[in-house]
Amino acid sequence: MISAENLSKKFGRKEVLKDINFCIQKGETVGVVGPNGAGKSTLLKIIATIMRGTNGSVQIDEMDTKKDTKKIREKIGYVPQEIAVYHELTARENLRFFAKLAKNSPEENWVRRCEEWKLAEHLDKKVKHLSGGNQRKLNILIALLHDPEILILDEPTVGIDISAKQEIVNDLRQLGSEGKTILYSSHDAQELETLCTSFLILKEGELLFYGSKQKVRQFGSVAQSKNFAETLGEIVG
Ligand SMILES: Nc1ncnc2c1ncn2[C@@H]1O[C@H](COP(=O)(O)OP(=O)(O)OP(=O)(O)O)[C@@H](O)[C@H]1O
Repeated sequence: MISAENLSKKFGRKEVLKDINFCIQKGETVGVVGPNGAGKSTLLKIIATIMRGTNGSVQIDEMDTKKDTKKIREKIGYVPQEIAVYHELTARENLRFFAKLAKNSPEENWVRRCEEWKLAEHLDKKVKHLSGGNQRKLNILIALLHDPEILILDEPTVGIDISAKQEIVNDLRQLGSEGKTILYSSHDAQELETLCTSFLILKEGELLFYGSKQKVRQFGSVAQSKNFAETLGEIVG
């Protein structure tokens, strides 16, 4: 369970998260949605213990992100917006390097995952020669090396083609069906609808909505929106 209580974040005098409260249940796949600058990346970084909130708290399985940082990091895989791998090394060399840092990550486990994710045939290519989609997959597979219970992804499909996006969304759905809790920030309504079971919508640092996909659809019927993308747009305003 991931819960935020009266969470706020200021950069200098600018408040970019304002009194946020929510409670995400284990196994949910949560779409984190909002216009540019709404505070999505900031919120994800605070949950991932990369950044600290200014006031309030975030608890993960009753542990506090400020106090129990080390234990929480064992539970979390974080995929940053930027591709954070060594481009001059091969995909396999990257995975071996990060697997050593992750410690308990046997090679056969991540090789099997690479096979499932159709990356196995590219493992011996330098990252700079991989397609954008395969670089993005590698970025995610590295975050999964320590087999975290929670996966946090910040716009992981930006700038890649539609078929690579669909593959990544399908791979993440599979992880969701295995019971992982997933937080997923994106501007792509179609992939959000396919992947997510609930939504957390931010605007100018405020939490506008947190609820199930069903509740988003109900909002759509009230607002007479035609489809899911329009409904999300209506809520964000
Ligand atoms: N390190 C920082 N110092 C100062 N201001 C920051 C910092 N990081 C983010 N901000 C500001 O905080 C606000 C929220 O940024 P954030 O990156 O969380 O938004 P976002 O919803 O992820 O946007 P996008 O969809 O464009 O990625 C923005 O106004 C941004 O300029």
